This record gives sequence, C-alpha cells and structure tokens, in this order.
Amino acid sequence: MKLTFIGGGNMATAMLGGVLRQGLQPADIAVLEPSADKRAELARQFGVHTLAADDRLPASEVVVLAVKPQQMAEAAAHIASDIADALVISIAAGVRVEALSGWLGGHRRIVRAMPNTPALIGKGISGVYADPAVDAAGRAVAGQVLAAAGEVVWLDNEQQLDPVTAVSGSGPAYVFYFIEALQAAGEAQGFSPEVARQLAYRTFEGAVALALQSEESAGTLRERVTSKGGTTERGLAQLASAGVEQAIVDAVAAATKRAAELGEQFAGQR
Ligand SMILES: NC(=O)C1=CN([C@@H]2O[C@H](COP(=O)(O)OP(=O)(O)OC[C@H]3O[C@@H](n4cnc5c(N)ncnc54)[C@H](O)[C@@H]3O)[C@@H](O)[C@H]2O)C=CC1
Ligand SMILES: O=C(O)[C@@H]1CCC=N1
Repeated sequence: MKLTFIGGGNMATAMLGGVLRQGLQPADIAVLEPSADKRAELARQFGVHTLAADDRLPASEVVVLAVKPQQMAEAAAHIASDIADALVISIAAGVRVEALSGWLGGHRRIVRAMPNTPALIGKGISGVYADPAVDAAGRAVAGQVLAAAGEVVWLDNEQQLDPVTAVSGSGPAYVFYFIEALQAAGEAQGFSPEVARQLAYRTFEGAVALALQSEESAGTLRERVTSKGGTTERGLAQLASAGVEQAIVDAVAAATKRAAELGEQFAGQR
C-alpha cells in the first residue's frame, strides 16, 4: 500500500509509528511537510520519503490529511489534482466531509477519523466515519490504516465525531493533566520530583491495567479502595466538593462544542 501523509506534525508522527510497526515499509510512505527541520527529523526517525510544500504528490492509494483545520483548505487544494481515486482519510477536528470534498474538487472517497496520540505506541483509539460513497474495500483499507494506531470504533453518522474528538481525541490531555496534578501533589507533600513521578505514573498504569482486566465497573473498583472512615474517603470528598466530576462533564461538553464550531467555520468555504 502506498500511503502519503499531508502534514508531518504530532499526529502524523504518532500514526507513522503505528503503520511502520504493523509492517508497512518506509519506502511506501511519503510525508508532505513544509518545515525543512521536520522533514529532516521524519526522514531520520522513520526513513520515510519526504516532500516539500510545492512538490507534487506521488501516486498513492491512501492519503492522510494531518494538518490543522485552519491549514486544510490550502493543503487539500494543493493535492486535489494529484489524488486520482485515492482514499482520503482526514484526521482534522471538526472539518466536515462536505468542506473536504469541495476543496478536493468533488472527490468523495473520504473517510474522517479521530485518532489520539497513544497511536504512537499502538495504544490509540479512533472514531471513524466513512462517506456513503466509500465502498466496502475503501472502508477495509481505512480500518487497516487506523488499526495500526490502536482500536477502531466505526460511527454511523458524522456528528458523532465531535463528541469522540472531545472524549478520546482530546482525552489523553485530560489524563496527562491529572497525572501532572497527582505528581505535583506528591511534590507538595515533600517527595522529590523523581519519587513523586514514580508514585503518580505507576498508580495510573496499575489502575488502568486493573480496570481493563477486571469484570467490575470502575465505580466498584473505586469503592474497593475506599475504606469506611479512611483516607480515600476524605480525599474523594474533597474532589466531590470541588466539583471535579462536573468539571470533567463540562470539559467534554466544551470540547464537543468547539469541534462543532470548527465544522461550522469551514462549512461551505471554497
Ligand atoms: N494532536 C492530537 O492529539 C490530535 C490531533 N488531531 C488532528 O490532527 C491534525 C494535526 O494536528 P497536530 O499533528 O497536532 O498538528 P501539528 O501542527 O503538529 O501538525 C500539522 C503539520 O502540518 C504542517 N502543515 C501546515 N500547512 C501545511 C500544508 N499546507 N500542507 C502540508 N502540511 C502543512 C505543519 O508544518 C505541521 O507540521 C489537526 O487537524 C488535529 O485536529 C486529531 C487527533 C488527535
Ligand atoms: O486539540 C485539538 O483540536 C486536537 C483534536 C483532538 C486533539 N487535538
């Protein structure tokens, strides 16, 4: 499979890690990236072929659009005459199939996906939506590319991509935020940064591994940690009185709204 990424930033780098680990050859992958420094780094790190902003696209079966929403119109217009019948996978937040199709000269073999950065180590999760014009073979190819990043959840309508973006696309940032806070809290109690880091990181790793393996809900596992009259009860009461659960609900609602705003912003643009 010949695969070309448009944009070689954070997310393309994360996905490259996944597809190479799955056995795709670096010689079959090209990345179009305007920054010379990033091109050099991509070639060094992955051995893939790199293209500068003005270069024409090589013949590709799959083209992954991995630029920011605000960069998409220009990036798509640049490749519109080179994509032939390639399957185009956009990973941009918000930007809808209609807008992409317009910038790509009416192309309809378009899949939208929302992966996340753990793709780099094959532990991502992607929500995926295919335009009805994409046939079963196209969906299978998209599934194969995204499976390299981790688990795949197919969506049957495009709107669902907005809350997927808010929950799992942005989600690693919420988790890192919590890890940072737990580490800082350990340091505030007098531990060195190294020890506080070890305590916080291993706690996350262990709790998530336990939750994934367990038949019990996260709520039941939480109750098992919480002894009556003990320390966890006191700590959780503090989280509840600070409204942390509602803050998480509000964060996801705000991120969903932002994804929808991005969709509106680029709808109907030519
Ligand atoms: N970072 C994340 O966790 C996730 C990001 N996304 C989506 O992935 C897309 C890319 O995000 P990041 O990788 O974080 O951004 P980034 O800024 O790291 O990467 C974008 C890259 O595109 C390049 N670029 C700019 N204009 C270009 C053009 N006209 N043609 C080709 N390349 C161009 C930039 O030089 C940059 O290296 C965004 O649309 C975002 O919504 C999706 C899931 C997760
Ligand atoms: O923050 C963003 O807009 C992108 C989409 C999901 C994660 N990063």
